[in-house]
Amino acid sequence: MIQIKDLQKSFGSQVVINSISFEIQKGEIVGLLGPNGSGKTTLIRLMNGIIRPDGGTIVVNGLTPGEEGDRIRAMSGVLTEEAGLYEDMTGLENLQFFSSLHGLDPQDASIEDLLESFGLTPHRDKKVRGYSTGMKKRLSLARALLHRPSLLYLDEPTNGLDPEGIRFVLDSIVKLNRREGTTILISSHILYQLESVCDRYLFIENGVLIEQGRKAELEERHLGEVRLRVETPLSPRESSFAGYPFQRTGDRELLFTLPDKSRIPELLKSILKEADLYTAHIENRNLESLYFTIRRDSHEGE
Ligand SMILES: Nc1ncnc2c1ncn2[C@@H]1O[C@H](COP(=O)(O)OP(=O)(O)OP(=O)(O)O)[C@@H](O)[C@H]1O
Repeated sequence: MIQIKDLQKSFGSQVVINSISFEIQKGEIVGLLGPNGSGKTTLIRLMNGIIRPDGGTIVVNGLTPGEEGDRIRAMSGVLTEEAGLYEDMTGLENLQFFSSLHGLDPQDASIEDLLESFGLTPHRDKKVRGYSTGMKKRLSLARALLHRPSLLYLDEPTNGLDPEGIRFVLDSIVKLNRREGTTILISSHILYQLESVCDRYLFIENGVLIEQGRKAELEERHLGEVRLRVETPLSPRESSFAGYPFQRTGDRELLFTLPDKSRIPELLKSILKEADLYTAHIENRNLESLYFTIRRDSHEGE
């Protein structure tokens, strides 16, 4: 769906995208991760043909954004951090207006369906000015989907939402992907949220793609040591048990450090021989730990 090769973009003397190459397959949900100012928004703007690259190639569904930006934007939806809605119009009027900008019939029943699926039917005739952050975000998402895009760019889609709103937006994203096969690129700082949604991740820093892959592949490459938190009344006298060092982190809680995951069964069996065992949880195998490890690894040798 997307092929990017040796992409280059500078603003003045500042190199913002530095020789980036990657591909995204049709129907994938990909997380774009990187600190503030790393170039995520610029990358999305390049892919959507809003700005032109200085070098390299971008092909989106067989089209070149620099030359065929209109055709690319006709098949892609964008949710930016700024809601991009008209505050003095109602929710319904906003969707009707943007629908006509896409050359669609503003009276089409699909607008009512979108309002319904984003829980906005009861608010359709209220001015957007009076909407909560969550309602605005849902309306923006509905707006991005008006023309049934096959490619969706979501910039911080859950920013400012409460837990219920976050769940709703993430569920809607996954449902859309399953139902329509929409290819989705999500940039976010809230890493644990992406974990339940994305198939694959791109890590970008200072305009450089420092790593990419599925979570299991990234774990394989970057997470050696495993920290295992175990809930057990076991109370070893030494500072290690079964040959593995641990710290006591609570009344019935030990935090073991193991060289890799393959040692877990052996450790748990040893614990069970001497005491009960209620829970065992790997601490550092989440996206956030991976993110920091990958960034640290990329700085090594600099
Ligand atoms: N139109 C522009 N003119 C000049 N500099 C720009 C322009 N757009 C972006 N930049 C600069 O390029 C760098 C990357 O910005 P970009 O918005 O792509 O980062 P980002 O990863 O999306 O950041 P954030 O997570 O804060 O949204 C920043 O230093 C920014 O100041």
